[in-house]
Amino acid sequence: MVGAMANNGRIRSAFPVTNGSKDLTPNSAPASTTGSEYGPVEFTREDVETLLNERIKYKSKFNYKERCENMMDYIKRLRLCIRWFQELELDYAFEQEKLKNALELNEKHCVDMEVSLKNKEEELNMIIEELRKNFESVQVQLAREQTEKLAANDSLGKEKEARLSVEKAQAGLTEELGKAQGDLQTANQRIQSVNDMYKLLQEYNSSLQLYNSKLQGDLDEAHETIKRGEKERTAIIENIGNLKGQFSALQEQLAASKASQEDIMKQKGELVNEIASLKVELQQVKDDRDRHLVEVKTLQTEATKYNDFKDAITELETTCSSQSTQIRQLQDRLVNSERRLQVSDLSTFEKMNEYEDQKQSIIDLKSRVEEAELKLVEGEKLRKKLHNTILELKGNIRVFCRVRPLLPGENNGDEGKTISYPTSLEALGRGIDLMQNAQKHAFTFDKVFAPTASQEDVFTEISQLVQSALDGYKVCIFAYGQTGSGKTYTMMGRPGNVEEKGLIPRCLEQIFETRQSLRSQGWKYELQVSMLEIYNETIRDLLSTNKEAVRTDSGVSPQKHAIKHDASGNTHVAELTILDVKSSREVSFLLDHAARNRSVGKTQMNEQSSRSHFVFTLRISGVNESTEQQVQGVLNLIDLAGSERLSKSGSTGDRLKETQAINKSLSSLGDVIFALAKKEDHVPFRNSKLTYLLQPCLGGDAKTLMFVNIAPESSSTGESLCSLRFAARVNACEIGTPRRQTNIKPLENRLSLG
Ligand SMILES: Nc1ncnc2c1ncn2[C@@H]1O[C@H](COP(=O)(O)OP(=O)(O)OP(=O)(O)O)[C@@H](O)[C@H]1O
Repeated sequence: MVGAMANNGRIRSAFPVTNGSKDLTPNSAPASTTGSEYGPVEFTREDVETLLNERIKYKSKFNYKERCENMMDYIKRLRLCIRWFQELELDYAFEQEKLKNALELNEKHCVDMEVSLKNKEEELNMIIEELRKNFESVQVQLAREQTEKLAANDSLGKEKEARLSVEKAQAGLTEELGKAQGDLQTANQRIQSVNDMYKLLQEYNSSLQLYNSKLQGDLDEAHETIKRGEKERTAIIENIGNLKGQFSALQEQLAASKASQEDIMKQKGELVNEIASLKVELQQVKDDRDRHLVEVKTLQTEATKYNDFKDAITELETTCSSQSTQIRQLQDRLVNSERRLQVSDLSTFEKMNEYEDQKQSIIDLKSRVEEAELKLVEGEKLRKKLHNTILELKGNIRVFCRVRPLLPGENNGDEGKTISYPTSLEALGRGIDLMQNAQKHAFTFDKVFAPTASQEDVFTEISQLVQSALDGYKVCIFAYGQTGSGKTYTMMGRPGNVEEKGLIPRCLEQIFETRQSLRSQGWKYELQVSMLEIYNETIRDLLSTNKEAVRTDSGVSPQKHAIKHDASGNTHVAELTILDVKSSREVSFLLDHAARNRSVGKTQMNEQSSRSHFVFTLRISGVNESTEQQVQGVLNLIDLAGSERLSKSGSTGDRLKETQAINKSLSSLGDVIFALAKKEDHVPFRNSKLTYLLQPCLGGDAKTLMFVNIAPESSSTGESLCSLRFAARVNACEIGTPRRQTNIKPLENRLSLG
């Protein structure tokens, strides 16, 4: 039956042991905290079955109250049981979820483990494979060593056998040698006895020969005696009988002597033969002896060889044992190196990965750098194009400021830095600040060149303008500034120093180079040069060969070099020398010539001060043979005279006159520019030779650039401020839009000043 729980912390179990047949309890079923008026309850299977099978008893069928109460009680218990079931189900579901999670975790863990085990297995397999290979190679090496050892043992056995046989052979040979030596001794003895006998026989022979010769003597004597006897025969005929007997006896004696002589000769022959055979025998014995000696020698050599073999065998044995030790050491080392290999393999693998990563990142970086560079180049191109477009639209005169470095002997005194360059983004490379009386004057130009800027740097910035002249524009570049501020240096450069050559020679080099490269596109250019100076409001032809006419003021009528502009904006200077030029070398020569003819003088501010405005004009006439297009460009490069005030120049007399003329023309230049800027009806071009000459350039058809040159020393601050103010006003001017001068038909008079 249903019973209240005695202990709330007890773990509740559905259908506990009471279930009888099966235990359906989950191991960790949570404790039930379900409570009712009956308190926390738990049911057994029997409880539930009993509850379900319970028949509500009532005393009276019609006592509805009691029936109702019993029913209510029954329903309550049923509800309790249902809630208990629901809770149990929830517990089971929670438990199931937990188990599921644990299972998933375990499965994941198992998969991870499996992967890592697989990796480990692969690694181990690789290691095993490598070890196997190493083991095989070691085994092969071992087998080789063993084969070598066996071969060495074999050869050792063979050597031993050979040694034994050699020893035997040596013993036999020693025996034979003994015998041969005995034979040799007997043979020597025999030789000795034969030699003795030979000597005896020789002696005998010689005695026989003596005897023979004696007999011959006797015979001769007998013949003598016979002769004498013959002679005496007649005398002794009577004694013949006696003598005949004597004679026959002597005859017999003679025959016997002859016979004995023949015997002796025979004996001698036999002895000679015997000696010869003995000699042969002796020779044989000698040969035998030599042979034996040779054999003995070979045996001795073999014995030495055998001794060598013995050494070699001992050496081989030593090598074998050392090789065995080496094999053992090698095996140990192999094991060690395998271990080290494993470690280094691991680190190599890591390093390789790292290296690959780094390589990849380098490649990425490189491509990014390349991209950035490309973008930079494109950006720069775009910037320049936009810059040109803006300038063309605005039609302004461009102004570049250049500050020269302090010259040797110059110093800025105690006043400190008078010139500085702002570093803000918008003014960087374009701004210049001048301090005067503790007051800062800030200026901004199209470009500001600090003293460190080289001639090359300056030229790079204007090279596009030079290209414009080739494209058919009128280009005018002039340098403005006080005496000694670097105008001539900027335009002409330092004579004799290639590195420091100025804008004029550099422009010409570029033009000649471009002319050459444009030839392939069908362009042919003709270039003409003129150089003049305006000194005291008089034009002087610097290329004239008449030196007197150039140098003196007198004799030059104002009409001589009259300036005229035609309707197309071209300027003509009467009687001006205009020369065709074919190379930049020719132009340098002409520049030198012109420089020598220029009017220079000493002022307080410059040893070699230009007292005139120098105007270099290059007329460019181009024809394209394939398109029949024609261009006429003009490049005017002008080195103005110093702009200093009279008080500062310290001029008197002629110098004063010069300075006044210079100042007049420069202020006329200012007047013209400002009139143009204000768009006044009347622009006073005719107020000075300089402005009148440059009218087409200033009037708006040309691309005009002004350099304002500044001296950095503090004593020049006043002049610098004047120059910068003038330049700033020029920079603010709008004088029109440059026009390109092109034509399809040939022009009659293409060449003009501008
Ligand atoms: N950027 C520079 N670097 C080195 N030296 C320079 C530079 N600018 C000028 N100088 C030197 O300064 C001196 C004066 O320069 P320069 O003669 O060019 O002045 P200038 O303005 O033409 O004077 P003037 O108007 O009197 O003719 C010269 O000795 C020149 O070599």
